Amino acid sequence: MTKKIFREHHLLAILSEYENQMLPLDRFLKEYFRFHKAIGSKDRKVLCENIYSMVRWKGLLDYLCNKPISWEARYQKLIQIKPDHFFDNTQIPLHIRLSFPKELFSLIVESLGEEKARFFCRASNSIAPITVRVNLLKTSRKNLLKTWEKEFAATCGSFHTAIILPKRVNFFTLPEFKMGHFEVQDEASQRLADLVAVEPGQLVLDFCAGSGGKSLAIAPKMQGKGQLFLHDIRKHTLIEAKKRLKRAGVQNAQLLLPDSSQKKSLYEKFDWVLVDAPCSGTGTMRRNPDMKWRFTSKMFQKTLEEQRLIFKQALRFVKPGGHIVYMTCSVLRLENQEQTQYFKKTFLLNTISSSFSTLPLDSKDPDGFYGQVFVK
Ligand SMILES: C[S@@+](CC[C@H](N)C(=O)[O-])C[C@H]1O[C@@H](n2cnc3c(N)ncnc32)[C@H](O)[C@@H]1O
Repeated sequence: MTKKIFREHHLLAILSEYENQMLPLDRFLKEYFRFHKAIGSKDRKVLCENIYSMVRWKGLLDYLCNKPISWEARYQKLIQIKPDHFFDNTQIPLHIRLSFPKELFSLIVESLGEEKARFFCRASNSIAPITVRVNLLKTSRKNLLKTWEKEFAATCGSFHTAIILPKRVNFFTLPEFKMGHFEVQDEASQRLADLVAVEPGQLVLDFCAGSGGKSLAIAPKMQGKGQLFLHDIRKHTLIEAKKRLKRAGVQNAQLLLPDSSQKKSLYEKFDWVLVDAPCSGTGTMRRNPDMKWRFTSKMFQKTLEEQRLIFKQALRFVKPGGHIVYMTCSVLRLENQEQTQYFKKTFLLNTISSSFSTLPLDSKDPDGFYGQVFVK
């Protein structure tokens, strides 16, 4: 079998299998490669590039393909065309030119206006920048840059812990990774975590901690003093967070499991509570293009309700005068500004300073995030 046939075979096998299961694309690919050891690192790289491209452009490809549509037909079409060439073709509905589902595109336009929505969707179909966060508990940006400047042509990002790499590197095999000197994290996500203006000695609760991305970014500010609690409804993500905290040398963190009997005793105890809420993920669709095809209005409504419920539960843990920070990786008004208004009105909270928001309008821009700090 030639390399080309080998790769095409796996490309089509992956896409057909992916379509018939529920895992997100990145996790599905990880599993697939785990079971197909014959696929080497170069093949994996080429396969991932092509698969992500196919998924990004699925909406436009489906429009251009004859029916019945198959992944093979989409692939043949993708290698014949340049998707950018269709942007100005007004014969094709705008959401199809931008390869977005109609319902989601309408929400994006409603949130950003049509002009920005066009740029945003184009940026969301590009490859995201590769950014890491330096772990100041273990090293400095200067040191890490010195190691990486020549080898990877790494440069400084505009945030003080960010380093940008011009191309993908297998980070997880690097000695600096094993020593906990950095984590892969978008620059806007690093800035967002910085909204938590914690001081050493204070108590922080990361209520939707997942595998600990925000906690890891906040921990160095605490200088090992005070306590950082990580909570989530998914226990297995907390186990992953624990490994990352250990690698990063964070010693003042502990897990708060969802069924812990300790919970009630922690009400009104925290100086800072973070609610990095589950959301549409519209701000990070460059990294997870499959999310846009899984979007449904019904699920979106459920997410909005969930965000309100989670915020209410998390608020119980904030001490009087303490802060709660609401965060999303969404660019949609309903999940961001509207929720902020709802929280202010319902729980009689004040916001401190204006909200934080980023919006990728170009491929080099950081991801789209939103954050608002409230005082109880
Ligand atoms: C956006 S992710 C968090 C990402 C994480 N903070 C990070 O920086 O890597 C949202 C998280 O909310 C969690 N979640 C969903 N419903 C929840 C609930 N009712 N209480 C606490 N966490 C919840 C999910 O399991 C998920 O890990």
